[in-house]
Amino acid sequence: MNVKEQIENLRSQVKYHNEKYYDLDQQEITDYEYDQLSNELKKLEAQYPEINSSDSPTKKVGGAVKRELRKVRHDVPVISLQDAFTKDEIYAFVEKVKSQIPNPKFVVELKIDGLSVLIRYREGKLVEGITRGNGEEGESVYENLLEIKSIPETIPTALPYVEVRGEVYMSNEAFEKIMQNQQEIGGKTYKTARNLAAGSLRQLDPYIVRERNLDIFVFNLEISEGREFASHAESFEWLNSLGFPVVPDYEICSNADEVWESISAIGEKRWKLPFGIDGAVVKVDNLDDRRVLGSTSKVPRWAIAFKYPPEQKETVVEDIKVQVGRTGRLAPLAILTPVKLAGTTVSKASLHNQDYIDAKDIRIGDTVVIQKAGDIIPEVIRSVPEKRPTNAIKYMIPDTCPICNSPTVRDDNGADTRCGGNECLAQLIRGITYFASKVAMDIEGFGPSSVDSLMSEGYIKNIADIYHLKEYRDVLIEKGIVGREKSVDNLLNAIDKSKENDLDQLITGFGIKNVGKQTARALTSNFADIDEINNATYDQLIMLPDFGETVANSVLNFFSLNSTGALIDKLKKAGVNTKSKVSDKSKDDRFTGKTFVITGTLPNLKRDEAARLIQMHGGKVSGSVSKKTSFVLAGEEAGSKLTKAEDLGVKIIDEEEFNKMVQ
Ligand SMILES: NC(=O)c1ccc[n+]([C@@H]2O[C@H](COP(=O)([O-])OP(=O)(O)OC[C@H]3O[C@@H](n4cnc5c(N)ncnc54)[C@H](O)[C@@H]3O)[C@@H](O)[C@H]2O)c1
Ligand SMILES: [Zn+2]
Repeated sequence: MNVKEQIENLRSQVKYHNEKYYDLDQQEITDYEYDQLSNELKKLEAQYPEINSSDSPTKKVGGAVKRELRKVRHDVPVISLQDAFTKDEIYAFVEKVKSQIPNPKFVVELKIDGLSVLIRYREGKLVEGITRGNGEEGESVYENLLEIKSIPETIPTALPYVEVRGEVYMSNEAFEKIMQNQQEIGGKTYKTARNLAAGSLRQLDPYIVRERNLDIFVFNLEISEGREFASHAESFEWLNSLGFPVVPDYEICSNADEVWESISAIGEKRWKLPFGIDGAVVKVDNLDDRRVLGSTSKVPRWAIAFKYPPEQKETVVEDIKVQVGRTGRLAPLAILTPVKLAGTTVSKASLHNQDYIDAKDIRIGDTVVIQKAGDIIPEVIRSVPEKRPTNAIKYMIPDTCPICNSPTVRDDNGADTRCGGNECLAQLIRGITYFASKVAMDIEGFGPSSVDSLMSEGYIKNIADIYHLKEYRDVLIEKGIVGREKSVDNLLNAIDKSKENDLDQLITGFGIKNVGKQTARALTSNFADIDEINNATYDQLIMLPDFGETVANSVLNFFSLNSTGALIDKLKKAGVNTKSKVSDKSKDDRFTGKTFVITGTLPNLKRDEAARLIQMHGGKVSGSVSKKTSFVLAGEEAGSKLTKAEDLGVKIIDEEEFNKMVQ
């Protein structure tokens, strides 16, 4: 590869990972690996300035702006920070500042690993909140910020306009809780708290934000109209007095040694903090000094971010086990000699699939280097072949299912291996246990062991059979399969009670691929009953909060199966509720046969609230305007849909008129 190709290759890699990180909140590589790529690129670009770099990702900040959220221009471009990875670079930074500023003071702060937001206050009232976006233009996350308890909605100040910048993050505890829950319900999982925090903040549904316990640390006063501050530290005190949670434990230093000491101390306590940091930030304290130093187009010259190397440890792969998941996926898991890593003891790491194991040449008995991806989830970085014992064993995912012995098959489009048996007992047991679990139908006393024995005795083969168990009451008591009379009756009562559950519990219980509780709720708040969901089109599904192409197709797939139709019939016959209680508060069908298109930002109602109201009254919500559209409910910045409605002569209403219609 020549240099030009090398540079182009790096650029496309960095672009790829930027998109994963900033736009999709699903990073694939660690920040450390990313930084290495991006630094290699920066170095080459500096070395070969003749290779045009105007389109390089190194010249840009952040990501794209999501289409669904309202765009807002920043008051001043929101820039990033220069990076340092070594002590020398920190000393060089301090020296450079000193060469221009006599006796500078520095503030060393935690670099919170979250998502940058700018928050605007007019006359002391919170009026807008914006993500960094591409630096020029961000996305409004105002409604979502209102759901973060520690952000004051009013501040006691007479200043007409105040803008602060902070980092929205999720605590380790909240992250772990949510991930555990997501895993149980088969929902989307995230590698790091940062990814989840970013994903949550950019949700269209503030209800989700409320549930996710986001928090914020404010780290800069951007604008304070009518009041000047001498130093950063002084502005922090003021922000504190207004009720903002300011980045904790910042230190003021006067020379490079003190700065380095402070950075090292943060490095020491890093893993004991209840939230993630991805470095330390050194900033010049005096605000006049900052003005003297100025900024480049991408970073200020008065600040630098120190990035800690990820902690890595060596350990031994004692064994590799494979688990069969609810969807039949065979997941290889490395059993490791326990080691303490980045704050927790690690004894297992997912090996994902056969390709991963082969690419890293990981064998049973190998010494491996592990680290935490984005500092949370342990992963095997590489094996250490020099330390490989002669009896190390190459691992192959079995070609028959360890549970049902059916041949395993490789997914057509990916690296995963699945059990090919459609009656895999393991899958069925998991599926039914999941159906009965708390997140789904919440049938008390129906754990894996009862499910297991009832299945092996042939009393249940699928979900619907659960509701016929009572026909076998006496036999069950006699055989003692689920315990004595009392346990049997308790279980049968619990099963009976579950018939009244709301529809989202039932949908969750189906264990549809990519459909967790959240998604099930989105379905049941937008459709009146299971038949409506069954008949929903791709266009209707893709409109729902949290729905992407994958999820929409999963739902369509599931409901297109003949077995699903049969299952639903059986459940209905057994008296299981298949109507949505959320949307059944509906009361009337005044919008039956009417199709609405919602566009732009409504003054009060949120889009999905409006959608819910329409559906509650029997109407349909569609994503695009056509002659069949009955009403276009338009708010501010309505754009092309409004124009199209005007062209087609479709009736356009505003929120006020809409409110009258639903009163
Ligand atoms: N893993 C990946 O695939 C991937 C991809 C893209 C970016 N990244 C990560 O993102 C970094 C680049 O992101 P960036 O452009 O946001 O810059 P940055 O993370 O290097 O620094 C700027 C950001 O730090 C945040 N910050 C937190 N606490 C702060 C404090 N006390 N003071 C000032 N700022 C504070 C602010 O949000 C600010 O926007 C990379 O170095 C990499 O680690 C990772
Ligand atoms: Zn199987």
